[in-house]
Amino acid sequence: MESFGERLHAAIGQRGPLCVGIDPHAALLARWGLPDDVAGLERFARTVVEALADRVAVLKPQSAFFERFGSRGIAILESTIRQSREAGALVLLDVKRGDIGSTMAAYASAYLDPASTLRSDAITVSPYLGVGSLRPAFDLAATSGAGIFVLALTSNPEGASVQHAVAPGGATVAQTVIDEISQLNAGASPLGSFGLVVGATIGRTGHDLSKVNGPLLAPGLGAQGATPDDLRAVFGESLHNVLPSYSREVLSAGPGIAGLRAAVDRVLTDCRTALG
Ligand SMILES: O=c1ccn([C@@H]2O[C@H](COP(=O)(O)O)[C@@H](O)[C@H]2O)c(=O)[nH]1
Repeated sequence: MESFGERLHAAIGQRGPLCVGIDPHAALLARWGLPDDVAGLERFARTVVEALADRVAVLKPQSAFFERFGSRGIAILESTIRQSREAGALVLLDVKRGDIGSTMAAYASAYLDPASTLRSDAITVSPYLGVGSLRPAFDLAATSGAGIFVLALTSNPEGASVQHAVAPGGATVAQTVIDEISQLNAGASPLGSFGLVVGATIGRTGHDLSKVNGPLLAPGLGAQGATPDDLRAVFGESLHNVLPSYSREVLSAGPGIAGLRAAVDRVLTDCRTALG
């Protein structure tokens, strides 16, 4: 079985270093001329999948925008995940789960078990119950060929108050997370399956990402104000492992298929240039 790191490395090689979020904001539904209801949600998600799933390396549905429509929204999330994967995109479900280990095992089963209807290639998780509490997700990911992206240095301005705080050993909370995830990827080739989320907005913080040996998801580009030119300051020598992520910047180019594809071509070109 191929690991997620191997599959992601191959997908980026074939399709380029880009993740596009599927974030059906109410404002985007309105902009696309769609109703803010389940039918609008379904049309929005179907359009993004039709336009992009055969060409971008990673699609990242934001679970919150599906959950807000209850069980019918979850049903659309299920079909969005399935259709995206069938069209060849890797699906990173942005669901930011994190809990005590025994509960984390249930979350891992919900999103990573090959038999689950929500089975994704990877998920985002929150480490603030301790990285060790995420162990059931790491274990299931390892045995099922899935990936995990752990929040480390998030793109929102509020994140630093927690993530830059100094932990008992003298390192920041974020550096502690970075170091624990680096250990999980030790020896993996060409890329580990355990990634980090590091916002493109955060600037030069002094955190050491050099030993991660896994994917570095960079949200915050476009709508949150960061540009590909900001990536070098944030990631330094680890630029080669960066997976830039855009949601609203690309989605606002819809609802036309051609417009969405043109937006992807534009940001991908910018990202390739910035990543070198
Ligand atoms: O640090 C983080 C972690 C996750 N996100 C998520 O990414 C997208 C960003 O959307 P844009 O429209 O490109 O701003 C969204 O789903 C966030 O929940 C993040 O922004 N920052």
